[in-house]
Amino acid sequence: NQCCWILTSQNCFVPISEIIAVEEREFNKKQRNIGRWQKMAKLHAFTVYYVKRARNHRWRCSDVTFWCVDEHLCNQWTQALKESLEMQKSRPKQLLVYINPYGGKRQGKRIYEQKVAPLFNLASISTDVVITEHANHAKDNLFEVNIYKYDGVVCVGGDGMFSEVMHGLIGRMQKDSGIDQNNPKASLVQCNIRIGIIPAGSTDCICYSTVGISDPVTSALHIIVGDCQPLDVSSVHHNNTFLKYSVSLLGYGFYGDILKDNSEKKRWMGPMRYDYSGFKTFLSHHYYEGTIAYQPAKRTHGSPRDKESCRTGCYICKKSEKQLAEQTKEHGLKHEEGEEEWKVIKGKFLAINAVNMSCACPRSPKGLSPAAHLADGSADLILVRKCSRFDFLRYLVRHTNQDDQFDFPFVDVYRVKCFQFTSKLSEDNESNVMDIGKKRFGQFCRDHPACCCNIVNSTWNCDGETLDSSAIEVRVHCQLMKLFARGIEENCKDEAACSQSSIEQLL
Ligand SMILES: CCCCCCCCCCCCC/C=C/[C@@H](O)[C@H](CO)NC(=O)CCCCCCCCCCCCCCC
Ligand SMILES: Nc1ncnc2c1ncn2[C@@H]1O[C@H](COP(=O)(O)OP(=O)(O)OP(=O)(O)O)[C@@H](O)[C@H]1O
Ligand SMILES: [Ca+2]
Repeated sequence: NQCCWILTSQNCFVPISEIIAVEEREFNKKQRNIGRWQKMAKLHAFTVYYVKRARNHRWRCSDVTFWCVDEHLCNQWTQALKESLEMQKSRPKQLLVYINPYGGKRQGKRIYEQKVAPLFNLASISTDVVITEHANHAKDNLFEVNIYKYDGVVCVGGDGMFSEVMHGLIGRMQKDSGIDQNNPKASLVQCNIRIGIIPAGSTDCICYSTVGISDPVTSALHIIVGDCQPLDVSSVHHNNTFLKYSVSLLGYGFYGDILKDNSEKKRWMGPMRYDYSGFKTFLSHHYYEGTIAYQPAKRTHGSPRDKESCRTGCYICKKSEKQLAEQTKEHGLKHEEGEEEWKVIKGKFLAINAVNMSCACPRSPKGLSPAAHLADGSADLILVRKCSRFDFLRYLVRHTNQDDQFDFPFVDVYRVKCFQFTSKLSEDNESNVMDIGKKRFGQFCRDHPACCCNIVNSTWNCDGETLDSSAIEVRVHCQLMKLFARGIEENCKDEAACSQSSIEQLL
């Protein structure tokens, strides 16, 4: 159980929950005795493989071998440790793995085979592996297979691949429970089959924001020890039609335009294509007019301007978990319609970003909203109003340093539980004031980027994919799904003490 520890060496303790595997070993050693070589009695030994913390939230597999002459004692230890591992009920035994061979730098298959599969073997995890052959292969497959025989689903790829697996799993759960995803007010059924992310993509924002690093070995170890991190998921609808789910970024304007420019034709550029499109989009400096209506998240404890970030065991997310359990007990699956007021904001925006988590990634280690929570049932809505190119650059640069990116008069941030957006163009269309001259002017301005006025719509970037509609309705579903992760750990002070590689120790 969690309270058992083994002492490895020099003040380094390993909790049972962080042991990866225990293996028997045999030694036939010769020992020097009174000047002569003598054959010694057979030595018995066992090796404990365990999690060792390295720099920047990295985890590595380390090992320590214990040996002695007493076979019975050695067996007792091995048995006791194996029994303790068996008692770790949250550990997966059988996993379904999807590998996208074309994600990121096209290294998914190699990463899985060389870095992850050997660790899963060591931990006696059995796997069914599917190498995807086309987009949506994993998603469609999750509607066909017997998902209930697995303890988790692993995706090897980027945020796009994760999104596919998430849509497959959440969609399958709703289908099996008879819930209509097209109803924006439906209370969705939680998905208890955890997803593990082996990062091999371009941005890997979900992995980075939930583990603290994009590193395949670290993620594999979090899967092996059976970590569990609940995650908020937003549903996106248009006119009572389900469009998509989002866990990281829903972005209109800047991030939508980056994606629009970022066609499949540029995939050969790998992750660099985002920087190229980002630079071009920055120069085009388009702003968009529209109306946002949102309901503030009053039940969540915390604000987007907090100095503290969401970390392992976050008490704000724990409170939300309790509230959710109480709510489910009182109302069952029935959606409890809040009476809270709607706030309405009209304006001209360079970017509208709604994030369910910080969206930290290697490009921006603190993310788009550094104090956003993984599982508090709310999203941070960031509105960047029309401003000069220079001011927008200052805003972007603050994503990469310690300065507060919300401390600008043209940036507002709200913690919300739902919101709606309508662009000025669709408002005009709806009220039938279609002016052909205006439309032509829109086209004209797009062709002349120096005139930043943009009467055409932007598109929504939903976790890296474009949405077909600009008018959307978004609702956050508290802790709808779970990951094999534990949130970002506070930095371990004893990293140096724990950094010894392999230790041989006498019982
Ligand atoms: C001067 C440097 C400023 C750097 C500012 C960096 C801010 C980066 C913030 C990244 C936030 C990522 C949010 C994650 C979104 C994912 O769901 C999604 C799917 O993977 N990724 C993208 O849409 C991919 C989004 C990729 C975004 C790349 C943005 C690059 C911006 C470059 C601007 C250059 C201006 C230079 C002017 C001289
Ligand atoms: N075999 C395949 N062939 C082509 N596309 C695939 C295949 N398998 C998965 N995909 C699609 O590739 C997209 C991108 O995958 P992934 O997220 O792994 O990589 P990425 O480089 O991070 O991409 P992006 O930055 O575009 O999200 C996913 O949306 C997924 O649907
Ligand atoms: Ca959240």
